[in-house]
Amino acid sequence: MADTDHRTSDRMTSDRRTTDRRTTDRRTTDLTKAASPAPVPTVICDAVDIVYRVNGTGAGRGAATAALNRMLRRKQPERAAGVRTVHAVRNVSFTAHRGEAIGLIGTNGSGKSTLLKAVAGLLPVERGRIYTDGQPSLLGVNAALMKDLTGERNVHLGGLAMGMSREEVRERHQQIVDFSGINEKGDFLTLPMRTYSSGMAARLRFSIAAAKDHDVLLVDEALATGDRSFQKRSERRIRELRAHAGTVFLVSHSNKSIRDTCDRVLWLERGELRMDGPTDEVLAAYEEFTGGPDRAGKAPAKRK
Ligand SMILES: Nc1ncnc2c1ncn2[C@@H]1O[C@H](COP(=O)(O)OP(=O)(O)OP(=O)(O)O)[C@@H](O)[C@H]1O
Repeated sequence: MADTDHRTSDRMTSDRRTTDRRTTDRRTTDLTKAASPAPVPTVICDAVDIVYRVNGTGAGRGAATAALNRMLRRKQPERAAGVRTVHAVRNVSFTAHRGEAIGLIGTNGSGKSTLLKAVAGLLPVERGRIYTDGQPSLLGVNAALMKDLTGERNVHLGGLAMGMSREEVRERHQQIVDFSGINEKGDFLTLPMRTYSSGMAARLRFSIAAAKDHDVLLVDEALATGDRSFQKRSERRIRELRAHAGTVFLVSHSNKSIRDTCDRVLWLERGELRMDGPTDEVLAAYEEFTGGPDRAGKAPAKRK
């Protein structure tokens, strides 16, 4: 398993974002002044590279020996010190605008989740810059839920963690519960979350995050976990979030979810941005690349 230094990452990222946000604010203001209907940028990725460093890969050595080895060989190349690098994102540039819903697609391991985490400020970039206007919220991370607490308690704490006031959490409690559909099959809300299926837990996380309007909402595969009626509710909510001037990023392997929700798609392959354009165009090229539409959602034009 990978072992990255999160404290360093967070600090570096927060330093970076403090500087970057100022720059974005300036750019945003300039753009707004130039022409009123001009799209307002919310996320700018400028030639971004992201590299993971995995410690403890000294062949056949235990973790303690590998750590000692790293200390002793600090000046030697990373490889010799038992550190392997994974270059997950390469030279990716794009600008997202307010009101856009952008799908992120690509085959397994192509760098989608990594890019999303970096936009959320949870991973440092190796090269390039990421500028964000407003606070990006990565669904499932910001609303970190505790499995030993009841669903009810998690709605409360998750809401606070997402930046809602106590008042707002109280007001939206029922709405969150109804949206999640957790109680449709019995009184699950008063049970600890460890008794939930992974789909139920994902639904609750999405429902808490979606109860708030976000500047930039980053959704990683959440829609794939729910049943069809939950997916429909989620898609409707994503459209509403866009209407409230936010920007939504959606990582999904379901081309149907992407087609139903997004008007623009970024296609990553081996960490590189292979295509950026209107959903239909990019999905058509991607489906040709992967050998056809996915099982979850065939392209309407191709259905008999
Ligand atoms: N914490 C980590 N440490 C080291 N390497 C990692 C880490 N997380 C991801 N990677 C590597 O980075 C690359 C991109 O992974 P990422 O999870 O971003 O891909 P993805 O497109 O989201 O994949 P999937 O569709 O399977 O979820 C992969 O080669 C993966 O092995």
